[in-house]
Amino acid sequence: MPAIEARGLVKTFRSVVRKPGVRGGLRALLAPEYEVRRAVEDVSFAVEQGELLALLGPNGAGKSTTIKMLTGILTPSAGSAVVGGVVPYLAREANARNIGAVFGQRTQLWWDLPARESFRILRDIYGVGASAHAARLAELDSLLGISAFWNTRVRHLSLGQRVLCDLSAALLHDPPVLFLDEPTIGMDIVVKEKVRALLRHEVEQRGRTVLLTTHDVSEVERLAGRVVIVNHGRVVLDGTLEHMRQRFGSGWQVHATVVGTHRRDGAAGCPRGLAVVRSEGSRTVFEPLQGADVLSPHEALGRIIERYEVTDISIEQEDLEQVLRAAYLDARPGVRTA
Ligand SMILES: Nc1ncnc2c1ncn2[C@@H]1O[C@H](COP(=O)(O)OP(=O)(O)OP(=O)(O)O)[C@@H](O)[C@H]1O
Repeated sequence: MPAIEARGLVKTFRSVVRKPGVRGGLRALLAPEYEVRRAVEDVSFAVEQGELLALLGPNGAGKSTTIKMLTGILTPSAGSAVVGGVVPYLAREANARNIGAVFGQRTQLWWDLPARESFRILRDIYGVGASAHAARLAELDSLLGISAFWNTRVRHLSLGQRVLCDLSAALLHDPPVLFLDEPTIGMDIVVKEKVRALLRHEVEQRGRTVLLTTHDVSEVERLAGRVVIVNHGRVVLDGTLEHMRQRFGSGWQVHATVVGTHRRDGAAGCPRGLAVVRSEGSRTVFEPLQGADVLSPHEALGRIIERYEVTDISIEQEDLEQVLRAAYLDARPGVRTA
């Protein structure tokens, strides 16, 4: 059985439409008009035990709403979810023991207490033995360096420090499944790397299952074996990064350092069959135009060298950021399991 399973999840929100002004306010109270928004239209996927899956999608795609249904915070309007063998929104207590969750934008720690106090309270809530708790805390400290600020009141922690404490708190009761909604928000690159090392450790050494949402492309590149992309509340891709590149990418690019704007043949525009993706100073990135006659990398190199005076040229894999942008702009929903 998969550790996480979402089957045809749907979530609609009904909210009162509020028109401006006092009359609008009164009307909303006396004769409210409702607006129904489908945040999640149809989301199905499964995550195996010991797998890390990145749930990706543009702003407003329905990722957080999906995670909220999988963590039991929201009840689906239709469809169902099973996490660690239980239905999260029905068996809340069993679910709480099974999962850890971090919502980067919010904290589960007590605002006016030092983080370490929150850890003690959570230890008592979950009934974790004192020595197991101390060992787990020591391990988290060795990976995240949290002892440097765990005696500071949570309200005085920086955003990055606070999320590190939240991450530790989510792992203290040793849950088999971890949900992370934008966990590296506000973290610098050194701290982000610590979090990635922790997640690799949790998945590879502890067999924990991790479902992660992020807008950080390097995180996806370094961590995720598999991704699910949602757009307009539907799954548009379920597969590996390679599948994502095949589906939404153009494959390869040529990175060239062009001397001046000098063109050897005096012709205007890009060499035939190529388009300029971006140009920063003398560095220009080309990609093949899609169509009947797609150039081979070798032909592309030849045409660029023929046209421009170049000091450096290489074939590179397309930026993942660009592939993701293409995926997010893709307006044709429908399940495509790669
Ligand atoms: N409680 C709510 N009431 C009404 N609409 C909501 C509610 N929660 C979310 N929505 C709407 O549902 C849609 C999906 O929101 P959600 O937060 O799931 O997106 P997301 O993919 O997590 O986006 P982001 O990357 O910006 O965090 C959005 O249009 C949002 O405005």
